[in-house]
Amino acid sequence: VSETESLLKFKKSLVIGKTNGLESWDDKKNPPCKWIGVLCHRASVWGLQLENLELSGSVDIDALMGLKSLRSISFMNNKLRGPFPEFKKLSALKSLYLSNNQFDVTIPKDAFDGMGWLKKLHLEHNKFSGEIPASIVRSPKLLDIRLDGNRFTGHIPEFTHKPLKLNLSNNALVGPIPKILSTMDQKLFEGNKGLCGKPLDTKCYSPYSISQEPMSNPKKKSSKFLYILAAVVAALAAILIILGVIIFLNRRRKKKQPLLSAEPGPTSLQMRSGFNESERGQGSYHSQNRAAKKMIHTTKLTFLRDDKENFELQDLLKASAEILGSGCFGGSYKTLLTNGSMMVVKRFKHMNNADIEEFQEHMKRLGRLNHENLLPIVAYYYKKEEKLFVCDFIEKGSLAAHLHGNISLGQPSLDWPTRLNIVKGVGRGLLYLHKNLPSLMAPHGHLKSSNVLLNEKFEPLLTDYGLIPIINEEKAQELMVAYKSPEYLEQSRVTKKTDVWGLGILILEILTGKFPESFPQVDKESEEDLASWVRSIFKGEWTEELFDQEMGKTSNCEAEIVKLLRVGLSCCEVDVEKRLDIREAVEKMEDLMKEREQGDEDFYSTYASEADGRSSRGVSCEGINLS
Ligand SMILES: Nc1ncnc2c1ncn2[C@@H]1O[C@H](COP(=O)(O)OP(=O)(O)OP(=O)(O)O)[C@@H](O)[C@H]1O
Repeated sequence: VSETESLLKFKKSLVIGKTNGLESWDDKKNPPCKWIGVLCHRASVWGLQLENLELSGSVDIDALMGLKSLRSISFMNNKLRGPFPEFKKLSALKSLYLSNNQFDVTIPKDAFDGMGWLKKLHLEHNKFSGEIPASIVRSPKLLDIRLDGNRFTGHIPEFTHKPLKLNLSNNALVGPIPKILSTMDQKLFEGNKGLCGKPLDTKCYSPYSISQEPMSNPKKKSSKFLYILAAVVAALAAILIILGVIIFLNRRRKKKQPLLSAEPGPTSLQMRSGFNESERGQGSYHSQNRAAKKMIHTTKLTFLRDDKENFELQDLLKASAEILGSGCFGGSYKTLLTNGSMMVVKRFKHMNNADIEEFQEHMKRLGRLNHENLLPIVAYYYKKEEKLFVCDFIEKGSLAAHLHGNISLGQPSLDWPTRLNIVKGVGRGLLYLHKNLPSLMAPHGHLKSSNVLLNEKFEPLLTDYGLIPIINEEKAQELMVAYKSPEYLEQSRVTKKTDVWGLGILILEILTGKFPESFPQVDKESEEDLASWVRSIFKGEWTEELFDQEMGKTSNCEAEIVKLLRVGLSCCEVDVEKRLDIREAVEKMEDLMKEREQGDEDFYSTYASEADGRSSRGVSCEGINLS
């Protein structure tokens, strides 16, 4: 179906109040890029700006799905009503403006699920009712949300990230304002009688909302008080009874079970990993139990951070677990603790290069590191044959999964600005490691895309850093990334710049979408690595075949992408003397980032709704970078 056909089908579903409002939408007179309200870039429709046309009828989303480059929709100031259109089918949409219409429905909870690129959502001045859909707070990139002047009820959902712009004023919301929003302007919450807590001056008196009606009748007041008191006493009694039953059952069960066995649940970490903190292979049940009792005093988790709630090794072993993957040194498991925290436990075999004191000293050093691009180690457990590292579970998983895994799942891949931001963050994390672990030859030593995790804002977090001194030398040389560098392969040496080479390979991976470990390619005879493959194709200018198609449309960004590719290649210089050092590499990426940001401001200020939107003036490559 051509874009013209899709647009005409879409037009059919609309009732156009303003006479001749869409008269120009006629395929015989003009190509669609000349039609009113149709915004094109390179002859593809990327925006629809149909405002003030007295539109009613329905919005045919299926027809709009034929517009593959569509990123922005504005139907502001019309008369649209009826069920909320299934905009989530347009999963690449970046901005949606429905302000000043007549929608008077409840928006389904999952209305925005899967809209991973949505940045702006303006629904103000309609009559939307019901709760704010939870999928709004789940949208990772949504930074500009206007819901004011509607009839939304219930609590404000817990935002996973703080939006840059938010307006919830003049609705019927109740309850405390989530902490993450407490520093925003009061005005954005005004006109909701039931809201309380900062930034409003109304204090929250109960976990829910403050009383909305003043209680003038003292009799009514005291009976209400008695009622609450009775409810509290009844609740306390029920809790005590339940606790009693739990303690009783626990005691009975403990009598039947050896002290350190895990919960019988088939998915506990202990069952899944086969990990056992006491040596219980031999001996009678009683001697095992004695040994176990003794171990419980000595086998504690060592916590490296004060900001985390402590828990016991037992809690970890008993928690239900799911394997995340098996790396070079052992598996990593995701576990859910009873306090609700989702943790990752990574097993390390081959970690006996240091004796226990040196090991503990090194762990303390790693525990003192604190940077926004490093995933902190929360705790560790020391046992001669293997160690456990515990850290937070990072929801979005690894960069490797996003680059090489999401395509098969049909999920949108990372776009160019996100990729640039990730490599910049990785560089910053590395620079910090180099400053704070100056005695290590390769302060990271194991940089690869599965060791870069992405938080909810797609900011990178480095893991598995600073391990070389404690990994058995032979295994380190066999398995760790630093030992795959040209200087190690050719001269058996690792230097500070070895991490820069790792960064370079990561940059090339993120730009080409090629997995470094699939080099040298089996079907080719050459011994080339990813860097030499890129060099063999790159002729100093934009070369389509070199770059990851999953990055989506990159029009207008070619120059930036080529610049980053050059930085990547300079980091991969085989001659260590000519290779950039980490500071230079980070500076070059920061410069690139600054150039982008300057270009980006225009996009926001000249976007469809504010400008005529007909030209691509001010449209940074970020605005049109998806396919
Ligand atoms: N804290 C975490 N949160 C979410 N995913 C994680 C976390 N730690 C590790 N992973 C993911 O679990 C998988 C297994 O990780 P693991 O570190 O065991 O192996 P690896 O990174 O593939 O190899 P290596 O052992 O060489 O580091 C990887 O995909 C990794 O990205």
